[in-house]
Amino acid sequence: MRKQIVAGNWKMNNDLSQTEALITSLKGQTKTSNAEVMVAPTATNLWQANKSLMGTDIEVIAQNMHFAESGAYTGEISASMLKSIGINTVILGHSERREYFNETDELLAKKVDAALANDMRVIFCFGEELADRKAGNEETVVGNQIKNALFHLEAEAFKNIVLAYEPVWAIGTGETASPEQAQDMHAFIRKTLADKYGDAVANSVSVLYGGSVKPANANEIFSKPDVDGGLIGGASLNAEDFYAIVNAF
Ligand SMILES: O=C(CO)COP(=O)(O)O
Repeated sequence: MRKQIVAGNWKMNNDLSQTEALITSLKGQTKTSNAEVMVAPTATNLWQANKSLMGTDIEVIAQNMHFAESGAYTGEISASMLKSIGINTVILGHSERREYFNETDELLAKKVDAALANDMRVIFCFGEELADRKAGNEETVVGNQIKNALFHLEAEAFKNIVLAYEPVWAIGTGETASPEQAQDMHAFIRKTLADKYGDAVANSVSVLYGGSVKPANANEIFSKPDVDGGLIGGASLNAEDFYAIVNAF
């Protein structure tokens, strides 16, 4: 049975007091599904958020990290630094990192290696742009993003990998992939994994969908057989909306 996961990516939103206010609202929510719940505050608030959510079933995760252990990388944060404050999961490869910070598949492969070497779990994001889909190239693009960043790994490593398909054209746009489009791509992702690592690995990896998931559409998307949860942006900034999505399984 694959894990169902709903993770809130708060992106560059919420200062410390806003983060604390959102956490207080989250603690007032009730979970009625079996989904694992995670939230990813901005780096400056990870330590406090982790303390504030200690003893709850909400895991605090990071939005990004550097591949090096330490050194002359001004402004960056390493896996061991995250681990040292109790952060055990990191989002890597988000399309905003790829677009605005020029993160390539090659760089992301190094980040994935560093996270896994530090016993961290990775939520690895990828997805096609609108032009790719219009040209009918979405599977090629997604297949290559997965292969280039992950296919050097041993099968064993996939115990600590969660995949997140986020079509770029659906992020923050209000436009969602239809449940059928999401299912088709998730099935393709699982086949891509199966071709390389076999069915057991392919069937054990959780594949999340991200891109304008809201309370109104979450249930239909999550009901698809190959969709194991969601990576939620905008709607995760409101505790009621986020838990309506968490409980949409
Ligand atoms: O990028 C996302 C999550 O990582 C999705 O963002 P939205 O839910 O705001 O479209």
